[in-house]
Amino acid sequence: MADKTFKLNTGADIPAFGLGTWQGEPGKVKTAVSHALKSGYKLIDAAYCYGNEDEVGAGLADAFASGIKREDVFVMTKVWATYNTRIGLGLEKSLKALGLDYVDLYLIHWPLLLNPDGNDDRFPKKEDGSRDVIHSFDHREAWKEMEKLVETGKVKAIGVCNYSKRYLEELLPVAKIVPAINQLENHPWLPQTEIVDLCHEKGIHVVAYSPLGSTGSPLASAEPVVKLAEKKGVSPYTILLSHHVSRGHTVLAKSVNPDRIDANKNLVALEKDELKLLDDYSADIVAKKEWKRYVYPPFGVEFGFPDKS
Ligand SMILES: NC(=O)C1=CN([C@@H]2O[C@H](COP(=O)(O)OP(=O)(O)OC[C@H]3O[C@@H](n4cnc5c(N)ncnc54)[C@H](OP(=O)(O)O)[C@@H]3O)[C@@H](O)[C@H]2O)C=CC1
Ligand SMILES: O=C[C@H](O)[C@@H](O)[C@@H](O)[C@H](O)C(=O)O
Repeated sequence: MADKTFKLNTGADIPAFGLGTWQGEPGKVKTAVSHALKSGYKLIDAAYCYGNEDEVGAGLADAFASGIKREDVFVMTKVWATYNTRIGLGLEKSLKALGLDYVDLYLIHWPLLLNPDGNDDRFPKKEDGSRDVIHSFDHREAWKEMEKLVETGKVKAIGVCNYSKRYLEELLPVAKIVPAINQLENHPWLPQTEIVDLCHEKGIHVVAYSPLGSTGSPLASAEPVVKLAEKKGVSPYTILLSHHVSRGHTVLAKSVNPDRIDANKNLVALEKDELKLLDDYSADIVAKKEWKRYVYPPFGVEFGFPDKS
């Protein structure tokens, strides 16, 4: 299962499973990336905003030095919101830090603009302490800049993150290139069915982030996940990750712990009735509005997610 791939709308293959690097503790990310690649991972997810692309790059370099080929690794990274009017520059900075001359996928991290001339490179703030968001910015402008990058060969494909149904419906009529993926928070407590269904309809591959519930992996104690894990003789983490791949989605799991990195890649196939068990659980959570979204930065922007409106 760890070797499984899915087809993007560009015709390229994307691995079904990858390593996340957000909140990777400084000093541990290089080893995590290198260890993951040497133990069979094929996909690394990075971002300018994470402040550790240089460590990711060092891990990649270590893996390449051991004989792993660049073309056998799928690297995706993201332009941060302070660069959404300077996307070419954002890409150059990421490529330099990663030590690469191209990425397989380049993503808009969040569809908004943080003040590019503000008081910080990543998190500019206003005097009152709130994030320095330029509210007049139209996220479709960022996509136009993304489209221009494809012909440079420095990005093999482009996509988005954190696009709600409403934002995708604004983007698609003006897009010359349909995003290859939408990377979004996705797990049994936040199924986001309305976005997932639209992505399926439009040929946009879904990449699930925070599949374990992010920091501390709280979802591993969810009742149906635990039950299914017992039934199949695997860990709840394996169920939470396998859930996405069995539905045809790519999943990203962050760990800097070598044993967990190894364990996380051992995915299992879930049968239809097993997927239904998790889907029914999610549907019940949504019906009761008991959803949990772990990643919702305090931008003060309405992104169009039903659980946040
Ligand atoms: N586009 C976007 O806006 C976003 C993208 N992402 C991407 O998705 C990736 C994954 O999401 P993330 O939010 O990091 O959270 P995850 O759901 O991957 O959970 C990570 C947490 O689970 C722990 N963990 C991992 N594996 C195990 C295991 N087998 N047993 C016990 N604990 C485990 C990790 O600790 P430890 O490291 O100590 O093992 C960490 O605390 C990110 O790293 C990032 O690359 C995430 C959020 C937003
Ligand atoms: O990718 C992970 C998340 O989106 C992360 O980049 C943001 O939550 C960021 O830390 C922020 O505070 O805005």
